[in-house]
Amino acid sequence: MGSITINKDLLRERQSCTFNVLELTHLWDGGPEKTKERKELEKFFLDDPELQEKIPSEYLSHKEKYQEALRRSCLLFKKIKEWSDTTGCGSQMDTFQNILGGMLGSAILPDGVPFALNYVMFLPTVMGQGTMQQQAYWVSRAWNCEIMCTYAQTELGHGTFIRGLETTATYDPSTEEFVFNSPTLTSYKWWPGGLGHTCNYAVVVAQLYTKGQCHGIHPFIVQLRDEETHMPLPGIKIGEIGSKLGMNTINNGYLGFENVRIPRENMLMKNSKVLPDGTYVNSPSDKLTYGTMIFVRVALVRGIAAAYLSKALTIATRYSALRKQGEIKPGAGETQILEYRTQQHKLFPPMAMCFAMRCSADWLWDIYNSVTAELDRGDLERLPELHAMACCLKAVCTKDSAKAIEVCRLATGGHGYMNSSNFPSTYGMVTAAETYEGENTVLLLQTARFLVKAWQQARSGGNLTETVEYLKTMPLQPLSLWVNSLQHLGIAFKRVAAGNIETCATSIERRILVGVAPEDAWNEVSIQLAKAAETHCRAFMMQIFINFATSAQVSPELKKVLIELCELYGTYFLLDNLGDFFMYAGLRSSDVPSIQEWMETLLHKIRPNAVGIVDGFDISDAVLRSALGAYDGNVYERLFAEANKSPLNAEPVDESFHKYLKPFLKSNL
Ligand SMILES: CCC/C=C/C(=O)SCCNC(=O)CCNC(=O)[C@H](O)C(C)(C)COP(=O)([O-])OP(=O)([O-])OC[C@H]1O[C@@H](n2cnc3c(N)ncnc32)[C@H](O)[C@@H]1OP(=O)([O-])[O-]
Ligand SMILES: Cc1cc2nc3c(=O)[nH]c(=O)nc-3n(C[C@H](O)[C@H](O)[C@H](O)COP(=O)(O)OP(=O)(O)OC[C@H]3O[C@@H](n4cnc5c(N)ncnc54)[C@H](O)[C@@H]3O)c2cc1C
Repeated sequence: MGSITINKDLLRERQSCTFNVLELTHLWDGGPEKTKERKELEKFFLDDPELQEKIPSEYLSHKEKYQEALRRSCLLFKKIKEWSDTTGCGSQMDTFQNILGGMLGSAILPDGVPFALNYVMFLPTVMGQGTMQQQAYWVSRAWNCEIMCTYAQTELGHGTFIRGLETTATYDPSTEEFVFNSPTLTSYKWWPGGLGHTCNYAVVVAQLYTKGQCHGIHPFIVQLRDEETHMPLPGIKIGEIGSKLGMNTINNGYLGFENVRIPRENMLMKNSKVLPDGTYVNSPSDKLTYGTMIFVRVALVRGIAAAYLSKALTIATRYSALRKQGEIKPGAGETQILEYRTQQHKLFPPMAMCFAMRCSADWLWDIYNSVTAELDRGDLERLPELHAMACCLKAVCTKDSAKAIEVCRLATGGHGYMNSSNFPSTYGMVTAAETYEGENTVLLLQTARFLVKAWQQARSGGNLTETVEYLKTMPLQPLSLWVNSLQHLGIAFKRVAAGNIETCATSIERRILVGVAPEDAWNEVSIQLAKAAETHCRAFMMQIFINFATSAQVSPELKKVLIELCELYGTYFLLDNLGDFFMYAGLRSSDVPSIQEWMETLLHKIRPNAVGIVDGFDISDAVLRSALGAYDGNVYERLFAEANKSPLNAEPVDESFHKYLKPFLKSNL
C-alpha cells in the first residue's frame, strides 16, 4: 500500500468548488453548534477501539454476528451514559436518536442495533400511551437499561391490517389479571426487533376481551423472560425468525403465548382503561393507540431516508470523480466518469431529493410536536393531517431513497457490488423501511383517504388545512403558458396533484352512481389513489424545497447551489412524469425540449460542485465505511486491503483443495 495522499482528481474537484463547504455543513446540521456537537459525539464513540470492527461482519456466522452486535451494543450504551455524565450537555435523547436511527449507529452497528426497539418504540409507546404512574415505573427501568424491551405488534398472519391481529388478552376479574393466548399459528408475533434473544419485556398489541366482549387492539406490557436467568417465562414461546436481506443483527423474533398472565396494571391505560371489575372505559379516539407508529414514521424521513441517501451519494460521487473510464473525445485521455451526462443524471437528482427530504422532515417534525401537544390537551383536530403527511412522506422518501441508493450502486459499476463499498448494507437498511412501520402502498392509500375527503370539502366550500389548501385555490387559477421558473414548477406540481385527486374522486363517484359498492369502487380506483397521494406528497416537497432554497440565510454562492438543486428536483420529476403534466398542468409537447435543456443545463452547473455538495454532508470515513467513498479517494488501495481481510486469503491453499478439489481433479485424469 502506498502512503495516504489525497487523490489528485478529488483535490482538483475540491479546489474548483464555488461555495464554502463548511457553510453547507452548518446548514445541513442546523448550525455551527450542532456541527461541533456532532463531531465531538462521533469522536467520543468512533475513536474507542473496543467499538471498532475487528473482522468484517460479512465473514462472521449468523450467531457470531449477533453476539458481536450485542457486545458492542452494551459498550455503546455504557458510553452513552458516560457521555451524558461527562459533558453534561446534549440530551441523551439526541444521542440515542443519532445512535439508533442515525449515522453514528450505522457506523458502529451497520446491520442494526439489537437494542433499537427499546428506545425507538417501547419508550415512545409507554410515554404516549401509559398513565403517569406507568411512565414513572417503566420509563426509568427501560431508559437505564435495567430491562430491555421491544414492541410486538405484527403477527405471522397480519402486519398491515392491525384490526385483524389474533393474539388475545382476556381479563380475569377474579385475579385482576389479563390472560394472553395465541390461538392460531398465524397469531404468533413475528418480526419485532430484539425479540429473539435480547429483550425480556415487550409492549404486546393484542385484542382485549373483558366481560365476554372484544374491544379491539390495545397495548400491554408483558414480561417475556426471567430477569436473572433470561429463560422464557412459562407459557412464552420465543425465538429468532432467521436470516434476512439486511438488518441481520437487529434480532427480529417470534412470540407465542399459552395462558400467560400479567397484572391489570400492565395494560397501558392513558387512553382506554379496564377497571378492576372488568368494566371497559373507552378512549377519546381509538386512533390514539396508533400514536407510536406516527412517531416512528416521522423519525424515518430524516433518520433513515435522507441520512442513508446522503451516505450513498457521498460514496458514488467521490468515486465518480476519481474513476476514469473511456474517452468522450478520442485521443483526449480517459474521462472521469462524472463527466458523462448520464452519470450526472444518476447522481445529481438524488442530491436534490436529499435536500427536499431534509426540509420536509424538519416541517414534519415541527407539526408532529405541535399536534402531539394539542392531543395532550384533548384537541384531535389536526391529527388526520399529521397522519396523512407522515404516511405519504414516509412512503415517498423511503421509496426515493432506496431507489436512488440502488442507482448509486449501479453508478459505481462492479466495485459497488462489493460489500466493502457499503452499498449492500445501506440498501438493506433503507429498503426495510419501505415495508416496516406501515407498508408504503398501504400508507399512500391512507393519505389518499384524507385527500379524497379534502377534495369533497373543497368542492362544498368547507375549510381546508394547510397542506391541502391548494385544492381550493388551484382550480380557480387559469392555466397559463409554460415558463421555466421555480414558481411555475411549484404551481404545476400542485395542479398535477389536484388533478390526480379529482380524477380519483370522480372515478369513485362514477362507479358508485352505477351501483358499485363504495369499498369496491375504492379498490378499483386504488392504483390512481396511490398515485394521487404520491403526487400530493411530491407537490408538498417541491413547495417546501422552494421555500427553503429561496429563503435560506446563506451566502449568495451557496444559495445559487440550493436553487439549482431545487430546480433540478422539479425538472427531474416533471420529465419523469410528463403525462401528468400534459393532463393537468397545461404543459404542451412543444414545452418539453426547453425543460429538458433546462434540466441538462442544471446538471452542467451542478457538476463542478458535486464533490463539494457531498463533502458538505460531512460524513466521516468511519461513518461511511466504504472503500469507494473515503475522503482521500484511495479506492484501489482500500479495495485491496478489504479483499485481504477475506478469511480465504489467510492461506495460499485452502484446506478444501485437499479435501474436495484435488480428489475430484485426480478422479478425472
Ligand atoms: C426499526 C424498525 C421498527 C419497525 C417497527 C414496526 O414495523 S412496528 C409495526 C408497524 N405496523 C404498521 O405500521 C401497521 C400498518 N397498519 C396501520 O397503520 C393500520 O392498520 C392502517 C392505518 C393501515 C389501517 O387501520 P384501520 O383499519 O384501523 O384504519 P382505517 O383504514 O379503517 O382508517 C380508520 C381511520 O383511522 C385513521 N387512522 C389510521 N391510522 C391512523 C393513525 N396512525 N393516526 C391517526 N389516524 C389514523 C384513518 O385516517 C381513518 O380516518 P377516517 O377516514 O375514518 O377519518
Ligand atoms: C426489517 C423489519 C423490521 C420490523 N420490525 C417490526 C417490529 O419491531 N415490530 C413489529 O410489530 N413489526 C415489525 N415489522 C413488521 C412490519 O411492520 C410489517 O412487515 C409491515 O407492517 C407490513 O405488513 P405485512 O408484512 O403483513 O405485509 P402485508 O400487509 O401482508 O403486505 C403484503 C402486500 O399486500 C399489500 N396490501 C396489504 N394490505 C393492503 C391494502 N389494504 N390495500 C392495498 N394493498 C395492501 C401491500 O401493499 C403489500 O404489497 C418489521 C418488518 C421488517 C421488514
